[in-house]
Amino acid sequence: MVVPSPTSMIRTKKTKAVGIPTIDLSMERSELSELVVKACEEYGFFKVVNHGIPKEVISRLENEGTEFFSKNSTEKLQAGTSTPFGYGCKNIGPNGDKGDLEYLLLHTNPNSISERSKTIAKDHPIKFSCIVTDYIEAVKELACEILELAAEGLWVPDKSSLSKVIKDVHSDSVLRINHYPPVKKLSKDNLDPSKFQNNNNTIGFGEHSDPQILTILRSNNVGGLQISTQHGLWIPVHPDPNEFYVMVGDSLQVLTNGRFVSVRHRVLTNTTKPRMSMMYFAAPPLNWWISPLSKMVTAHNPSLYKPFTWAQYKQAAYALRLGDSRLDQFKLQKQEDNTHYHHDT
Ligand SMILES: C=C1C[C@]23C[C@@]1(O)CC[C@H]2[C@@]12CC[C@H](O)[C@@](C)(C(=O)O1)[C@H]2[C@@H]3C(=O)O
Ligand SMILES: O=C(O)CCC(=O)C(=O)O
Ligand SMILES: [Fe+2]
Repeated sequence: MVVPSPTSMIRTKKTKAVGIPTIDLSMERSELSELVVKACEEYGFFKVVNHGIPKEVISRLENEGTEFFSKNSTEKLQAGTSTPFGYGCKNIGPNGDKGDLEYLLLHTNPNSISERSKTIAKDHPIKFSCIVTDYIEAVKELACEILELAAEGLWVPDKSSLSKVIKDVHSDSVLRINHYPPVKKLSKDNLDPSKFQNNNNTIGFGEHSDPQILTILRSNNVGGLQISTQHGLWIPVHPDPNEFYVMVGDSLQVLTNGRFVSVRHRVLTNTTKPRMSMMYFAAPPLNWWISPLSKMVTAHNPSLYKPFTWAQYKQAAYALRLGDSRLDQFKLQKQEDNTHYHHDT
């Protein structure tokens, strides 16, 4: 059932209640698929409960994150600076975006994980590699389940048409662990108001949408994440360490021909407690073409986007700033004959 979570329920000026949907994965399948579609259309964001991922799989990765981020900067830099994979601090991407955070960015390819583990967790690389791989396998399965429900809810004939993309061995999915140390309020020693949001919080991670298909996010019990509604209202997301949040990425917006919306989101820092979040960004292989599924394209509903490969989209993303609308350059003009731009599924 989709229910607005009470903690995130807020009211707009016209007193209309808006709340983030919560989807209980133990519910009956046909109902579930409708709810997934509704949440992806309305918010591009929802919470899942009863996901079946064992607590230990989550807590082991959280412990590794805590251990890593508690090291001194010299030790952390030995993990390899982010290019884009490795350890990063304050800098996000290659074009000057800054945030009050540090992070580890890992490709999900098993060989890449085991190589990186040697520098990230020098004294226990095999254990670290197993913990990361177990977490990735678990969240990948959750992402596949959600994509299959979405395909069913959209009446796409092949219900694995979305999930098979991220199951591919060459999938370009990535895992990110973000750590936001607490940032003190404006004071005599800290007088740069441009860094602050409402004089209280700094920007941990600036406004953006995720370029991939789907993001599975989990955080500790420190808030800060906010999502933007389609009406431009920022909604705070209540942290829940036992559950996961799902975000529609730009690629899924294209695959559904704009029926699902990629959610814009940002993170504000906390003034007293550190936030740690883990994101699995489910992506296709680099050479995979992204264009609307054929079911989503009709004469009355022609394709809105030019086809592109995931490699081309990534290249476009990395050429832009974090907050830029990357999909704009792939939009088709209304008068272009675009009914035949779709996948044969
Ligand atoms: C500024 C940037 C960082 C980013 C690549 C980009 O050029 C634009 C998209 C950013 C983003 C957002 C979601 C993920 O955190 C991320 C890993 C991704 O795939 O796209 C980051 C990129 C990054 O930090 O390298
Ligand atoms: O840290 C978070 O909660 C969200 C971070 C995020 O949006 C990202 O890494 O793309
Ligand atoms: Fe994001």
